[in-house]
Amino acid sequence: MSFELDPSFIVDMENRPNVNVAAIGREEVPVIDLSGDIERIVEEVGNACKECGFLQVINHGVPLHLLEAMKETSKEFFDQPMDEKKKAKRDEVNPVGYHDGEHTKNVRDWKEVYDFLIDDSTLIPASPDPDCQELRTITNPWPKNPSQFRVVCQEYAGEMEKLAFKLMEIICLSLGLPGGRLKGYFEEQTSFLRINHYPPCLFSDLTLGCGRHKDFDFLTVLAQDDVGGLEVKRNGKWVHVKPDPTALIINVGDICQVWSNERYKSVEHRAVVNGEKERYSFALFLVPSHHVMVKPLEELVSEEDPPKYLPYNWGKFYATRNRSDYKKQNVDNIQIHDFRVPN
Ligand SMILES: O=C(O)CCC(=O)C(=O)O
Ligand SMILES: [Fe+2]
Repeated sequence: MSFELDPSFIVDMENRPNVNVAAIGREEVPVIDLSGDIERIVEEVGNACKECGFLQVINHGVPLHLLEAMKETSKEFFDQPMDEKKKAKRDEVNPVGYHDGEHTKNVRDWKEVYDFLIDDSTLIPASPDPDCQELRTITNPWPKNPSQFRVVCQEYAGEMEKLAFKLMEIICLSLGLPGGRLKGYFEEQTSFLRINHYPPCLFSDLTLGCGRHKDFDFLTVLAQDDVGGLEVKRNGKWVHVKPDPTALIINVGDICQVWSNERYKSVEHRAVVNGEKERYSFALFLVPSHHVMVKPLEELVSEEDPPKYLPYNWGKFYATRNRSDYKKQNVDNIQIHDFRVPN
């Protein structure tokens, strides 16, 4: 066994996990009860999106036994030999499936993932080239083992999707829009679910399971197991989100930031690894149809508050991102900042 760390995993000094990060619970990332009076819920969700970009929801309607089943089947999948996992692997053509070489900000993450699309076959642009009109269909490379993997994943994803759309409605209401304002953009959604597996790491002070980043979606619904590791940037500090088995974590993504013309902003977060324990988390990324041009919503711009972003094509953005996830590159990945109108 080797006790050396591949240098591609080493995070630069200023971004290393700080062992003294404050463990915080309910006070810092607001917890919102999704049962009860809708006006209260809308107000609380709106405030949390505005002030924190992150929130936790309880009484969310996703049966807890499904979460347990997801953990079990995921563990069975990732515990298999690499050869077996690679049979369901992502490649240059197919951006979903098993993958263990992800880089965030050009540093390799200490994790392996399995990504699957919510809609089993999904249309995306064939190339990131803006002049190419060609589309292609991507499908999930489901592994044969464990045998119940696909069924469990799809049942779980179905529940998560329902919750994500419900939250989208609440967010619309909180912005003074009709609840269904955005639904049409998701008719051919490219949403996907990511199973994150973070093995224990002897060098947990030098590496990150998932480097600091903002999510590029509209919103994310994240479930984490009881190990803990998620950290959210608040007022310039990294704060630890204490695992709560009854809560799901929601965060605003970049597309929500653009649509809302920055009324709500996506917030940086990361995952630290544990020296002894492996950790699982499950993230649903809610993203629109490939052809949607993302830009500040007309209702939310005015002469005093002009659009802060130029329109961008979601599918092309996604295709560009996927291309650059593969290897360490010396350039920054495409980001919404590239479309920001200067102040
Ligand atoms: O595992 C976590 O807690 C965070 C994962 C995450 O941020 C992501 O997959 O985008
Ligand atoms: Fe994330």
